[in-house]
Amino acid sequence: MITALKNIDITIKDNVVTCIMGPNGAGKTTLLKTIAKITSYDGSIYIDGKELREYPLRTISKLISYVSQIEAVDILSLTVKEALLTARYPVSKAFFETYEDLRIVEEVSKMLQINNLLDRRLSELSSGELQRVVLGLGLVKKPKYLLLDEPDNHMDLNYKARLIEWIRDWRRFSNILLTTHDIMFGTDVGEYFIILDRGTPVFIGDKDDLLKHYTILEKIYGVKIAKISVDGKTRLIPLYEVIS
Ligand SMILES: Nc1ncnc2c1ncn2[C@@H]1O[C@H](COP(=O)(O)OP(=O)(O)OP(=O)(O)O)[C@@H](O)[C@H]1O
Repeated sequence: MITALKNIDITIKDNVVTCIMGPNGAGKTTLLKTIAKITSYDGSIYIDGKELREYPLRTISKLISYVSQIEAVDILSLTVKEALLTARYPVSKAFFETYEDLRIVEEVSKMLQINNLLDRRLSELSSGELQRVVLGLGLVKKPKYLLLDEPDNHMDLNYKARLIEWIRDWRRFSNILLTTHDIMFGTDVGEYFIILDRGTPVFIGDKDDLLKHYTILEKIYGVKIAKISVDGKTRLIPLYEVIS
């Protein structure tokens, strides 16, 4: 058995966007998959006061959405509308789709600007379009916990900026945990941070604290990072210069 994570003791705060960052192979995806009960684990994970192992998968699929583009591959032949309705199954009140299911699919697809793509097959979409659909698959359940694995993948600049606004809005109904490789995006949207390096947290704390200790990021990525102030807001910008 491979141990992808070790010495992790984390409490995720309610109604706060938690951002997990760290180099390739650091364990970000493993952490999200473990919380979503996809990956087995030693130790304990408590969700709403109950150990994760005690929850039936059916309850977990109502409570948690794990969103990752890779997980969408097996449904590529469905249309966008079919895929979104299928993603509602765990929380739908009936065997056939209800008015409520259709209403939520419409609401989510309008917000993500995929309402013009509803009759297209997933296999025919551009990567950025598919990424917005994949976010929709997680959102239509309106889960209490929304786990977003690299939600900014394939997003152009405009959609990345929108995604930050959308995530802030989704916080109204979901507790959000996300991973990203973009430290500018991450430090903009995130409010609480878990920085992983080789399976172990090297930083856990809020934004102000991370901005103070941003050299931790330089150290784990081995790349120079600039800390600048724009319009009174502190930003971290990777300079893509390897620190030797
Ligand atoms: N199913 C698996 N079986 C064995 N090892 C795995 C499995 N999934 C991940 N790993 C290993 O666990 C470690 C953490 O992987 P993980 O996918 O969580 O990293 P990550 O931080 O999400 O990386 P990336 O930024 O590259 O997506 C890696 O060394 C990886 O090779």
